[in-house]
Amino acid sequence: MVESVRPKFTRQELVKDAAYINGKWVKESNATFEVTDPASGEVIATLPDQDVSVVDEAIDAAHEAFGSFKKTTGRQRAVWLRKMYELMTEHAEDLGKLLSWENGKSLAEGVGEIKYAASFYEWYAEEAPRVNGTTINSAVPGNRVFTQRQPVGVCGIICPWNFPSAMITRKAGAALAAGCTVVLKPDSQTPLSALALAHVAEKAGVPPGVFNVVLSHTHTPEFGLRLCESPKVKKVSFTGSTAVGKILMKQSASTLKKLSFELGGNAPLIVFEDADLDKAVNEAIACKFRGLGQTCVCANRLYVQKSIIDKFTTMFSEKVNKFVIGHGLKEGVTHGCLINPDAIKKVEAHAKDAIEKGAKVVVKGGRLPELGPSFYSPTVLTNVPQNADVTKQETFGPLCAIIPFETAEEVVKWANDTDVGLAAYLFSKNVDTIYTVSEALETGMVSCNTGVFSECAVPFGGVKESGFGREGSLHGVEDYTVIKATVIGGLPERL
Ligand SMILES: NC(=O)c1ccc[n+]([C@@H]2O[C@H](COP(=O)([O-])OP(=O)(O)OC[C@H]3O[C@@H](n4cnc5c(N)ncnc54)[C@H](O)[C@@H]3O)[C@@H](O)[C@H]2O)c1
Ligand SMILES: O=CCCC(=O)O
Repeated sequence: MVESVRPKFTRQELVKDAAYINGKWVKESNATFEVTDPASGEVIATLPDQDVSVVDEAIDAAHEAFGSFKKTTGRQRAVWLRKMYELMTEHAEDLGKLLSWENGKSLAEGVGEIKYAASFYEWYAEEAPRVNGTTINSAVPGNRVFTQRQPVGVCGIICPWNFPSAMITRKAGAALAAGCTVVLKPDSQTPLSALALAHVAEKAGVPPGVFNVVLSHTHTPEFGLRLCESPKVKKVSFTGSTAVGKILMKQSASTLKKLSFELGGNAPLIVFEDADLDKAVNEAIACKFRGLGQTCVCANRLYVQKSIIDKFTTMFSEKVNKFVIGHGLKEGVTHGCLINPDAIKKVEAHAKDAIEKGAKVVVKGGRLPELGPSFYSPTVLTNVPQNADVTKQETFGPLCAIIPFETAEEVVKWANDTDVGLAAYLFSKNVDTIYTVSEALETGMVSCNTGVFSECAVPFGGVKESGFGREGSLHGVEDYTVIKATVIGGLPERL
């Protein structure tokens, strides 16, 4: 087994052991759950496994706080958001260690995620004073029309484990900028990063009841149901699997909740023969193995034009063979472990299916029991046929399937042959190819000649069963507002 690593924190107070409701740290609970280091299995923290009644308490607190928070100016909310950005930046190393410890990703990726997460607070500090309406020329003589963007109200936020910090700030930053209050339910595998963000909100002076974190391991579905059915909650924003998104959507019907869903992906990464090959290989590595393949926008299938597939595969595999896999907090480790041993099952199933259908193994990879049950060394397969399961379903792990293609028409057809449409990537030096292929791909985001496109300025979101709504960018804040149209009638003729 990998040696356990207990990180040393400069600010130990970032590591919390309680939920955060109405500005108070709540530890009392009838039950508890353990947060473990996925690499070593060591228990990191014991947290309250709260009863569903606390969701109502948190909703009530958020509802009460909304009454005054919605009246604050955008400029005031910008001050809180900027302060949170500054605190996160100041504590990036500590927050990154905590994140890597509970999630398993390497420290470099952990600190990178904290900077990415903080950038949403900075971005929304800049958006908050500019949540403006419009004036519209009325079609009726004597009428005037203007709109305001008003905060939607209390928002329920449900987040996954793969980005324990950034998925929260991308939602909460936009919500707070608009003047909404939030009740957040993090994944029980990675709640410490969420609690650290509550600490940051507290230190930044965010008023009690505006940012609440509830904790559950056992009652997660009931927590979700409560957030969806409560008439006091006006919006639910969820990042996670398409399957859970469908449950939440059904549950939200009774209150006709406003919803934003960031769901599963199955990203194609297409390399044309005229691409800069070195660049395409490097970017494909970064894209495929970000979070060891556990990112909703990771390339799930690499389509490489036939004339260059052998060269591409050799160059790609050489880089994979240089990965240093180990405890994410250990120096020199490039890639950590998966979130839990179950996550390996789909990787193995997709690899087996592709090999049975004729794929060739280039890098065997496989489980690393000598390190621990959550470790898996990447598998690279080439000549994967288009009828393999990996082309249709998200693997969400370190399996790289390289598929040959001949023409742009063929690859676009294959790329679109899936129920989901989050991100797609293409590599080419030809501007005609970049335009026509990116226009034809059925995804919410297309990344050309770069493998990591995510940043606060990009409207992040999908089409088809990858969900709806956009996060980040100027559009992110719009999703937390409703448009109020005011009409003034009976005015005299214009002077
Ligand atoms: N589109 C995006 O931006 C994005 C980002 C990250 C992850 N994802 C997707 O998320 C999936 C992986 O994450 P996951 O396995 O944690 O997904 P998941 O849907 O199982 O869990 C996501 C969150 O929902 C909670 N949850 C589970 N069942 C619930 C229920 N019935 N009611 C309320 N909450 C419930 C979980 O505790 C967790 O906090 C992948 O499909 C990935 O593509 C998408
Ligand atoms: O996993 C989903 C989020 C990834 C990102 O924001 O780039």
